[in-house]
Amino acid sequence: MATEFEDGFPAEKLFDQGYSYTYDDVIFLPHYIDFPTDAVNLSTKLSRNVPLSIPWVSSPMDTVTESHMASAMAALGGIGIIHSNVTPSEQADMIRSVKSRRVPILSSPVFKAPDSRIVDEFDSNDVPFVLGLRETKLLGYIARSDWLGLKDREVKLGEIMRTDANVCVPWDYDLGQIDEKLKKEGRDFVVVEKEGGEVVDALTKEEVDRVKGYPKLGKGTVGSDGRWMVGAAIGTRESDKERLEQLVKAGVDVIVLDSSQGNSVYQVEMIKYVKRTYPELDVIGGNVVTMSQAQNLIKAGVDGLRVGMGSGSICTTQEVCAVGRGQATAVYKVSSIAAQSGIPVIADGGISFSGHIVKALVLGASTVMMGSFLAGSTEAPGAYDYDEKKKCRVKKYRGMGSLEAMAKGSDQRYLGDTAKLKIAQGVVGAVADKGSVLKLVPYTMQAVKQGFQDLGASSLQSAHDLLRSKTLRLEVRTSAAQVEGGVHGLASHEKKAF
Ligand SMILES: NC(=O)C1=CN([C@@H]2O[C@H](COP(=O)(O)OP(=O)(O)OC[C@H]3O[C@@H](n4cnc5c(N)ncnc54)[C@H](O)[C@@H]3O)[C@@H](O)[C@H]2O)C=CC1
Ligand SMILES: O=c1[nH]c(=O)c2[nH+]cn([C@@H]3O[C@H](COP(=O)(O)O)[C@@H](O)[C@H]3O)c2[nH]1
Ligand SMILES: [K+]
Repeated sequence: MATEFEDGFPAEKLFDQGYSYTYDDVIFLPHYIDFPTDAVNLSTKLSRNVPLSIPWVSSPMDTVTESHMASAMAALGGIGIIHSNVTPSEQADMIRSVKSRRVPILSSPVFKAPDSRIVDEFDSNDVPFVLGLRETKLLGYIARSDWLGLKDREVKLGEIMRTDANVCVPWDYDLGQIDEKLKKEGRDFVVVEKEGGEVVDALTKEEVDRVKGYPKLGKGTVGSDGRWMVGAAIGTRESDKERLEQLVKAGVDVIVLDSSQGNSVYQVEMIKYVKRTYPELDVIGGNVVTMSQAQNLIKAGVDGLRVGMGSGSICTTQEVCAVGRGQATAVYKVSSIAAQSGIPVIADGGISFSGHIVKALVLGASTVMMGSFLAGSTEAPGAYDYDEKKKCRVKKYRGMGSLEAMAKGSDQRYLGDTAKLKIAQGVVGAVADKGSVLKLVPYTMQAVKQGFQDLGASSLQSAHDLLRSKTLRLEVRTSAAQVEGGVHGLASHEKKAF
């Protein structure tokens, strides 16, 4: 249904007036609904050769994406990008950990050599069993109840552990298969093994039941190796070539060149190096916010672009360096040039709720990348603290350009090896507990589908067609309209989306 009236602005006109707009500045005008919400298909591409069933990417930050987050993202049909603020071998181990499981659970069981004694392993009530391992192979286990019932606790683990080969399941068992085994055999846990008998993890019934309580998982992101897909970030230094080699050996599926200003000689050369050395590997360049930055990286051979400079919740780049762009304008501008070469765009940073995701995707992005939105979840690295003032559980969340993160490892790449004066471009903070992403993401995706339905877009492609045919109309919201668009005028209220 074409627009008969001149009502609202097409994006082309709105974003060409010299203003840097962000998501909150703009609002879409509704169109025509002729399909149900569930008919909205949000499958997409992260990069040229990486298809996803949901447009969801977790940020390569050390308080956001390690193995647990990346496995959960893949299980949901999105993808996680493992950060590089660790040694190359640690980063490669995280890739291997994602590739060696089919359930979005990571439990790090306690294990000991069979000729050692159990000392204080069962002191914590959270430890239901101890595994007897020689190198990486399971020899047996002792359950907490067995241990508590022992008269002589001085014996070696090997003398008291149970040996039961049936406790093991292969690495590619999914949640349903593991659940069935636990139920059928009345077990409290199973041990997941890789080919060759190497122990991957041990999963308790309690954890499996917890994950079963979340919305049913859809189509996970599985690569041509039959394993979950996972990405990793690297920099543009000479040493990053060695890092890359280790990541490739570990099976990484896509590489993100992680920089605030990707249009540099260093990045152009790195893109060419990656494509020359590993032609099968997708490489995502960025970050960019302008059409000419994007064009340069497309010419160099990128398979995807990451958009956003200073828009992140922990970013101070625009304040410190006076460079960047409002994220709605950046996403629209970069996407319009990238679309001409068929290069998918990741809208990175500045996402606080589902409406921002709708805006990013409809303005031309193929996926959204999030840091703060995911940082307080069960799957994010780190433990929860209790915030006495806010009366809630929180997890640490920090910028990769914060002094603290630079001190942890990125400083060498951050300001150049010889730089003496360090300037932070990010802060350290905390975000509230969000629960598991296995619940957060499906509910948020449902909200995104409702937004697409209101616009009459049944897929990302149809949203982009509406955008480019100028059927999609939008307007800038004044600050009063923004207030009106939020909850207002109430003495108090509780906001709960699901
Ligand atoms: N999206 C955003 O708005 C921002 C993101 N960040 C995040 O902070 C982290 C660090 O970002 P950046 O500082 O931009 O990292 P970067 O590695 O791109 O740049 C750090 C410095 O090293 C230089 N450099 C890079 N490769 C070089 C080479 N081969 N030889 C000589 N010099 C070289 C760069 O020109 C720059 O001065 C990343 O995780 C990034 O995502 C930081 C600021 C803003
Ligand atoms: O200016 C910055 N200084 C930093 O220290 C920093 N660390 C991360 N990032 C970028 O922010 C994105 C995540 O943003 P959100 O929390 O808003 O999702 C990330 O995906 C990055 O693009 C930084 N930007
Ligand atoms: K910011």
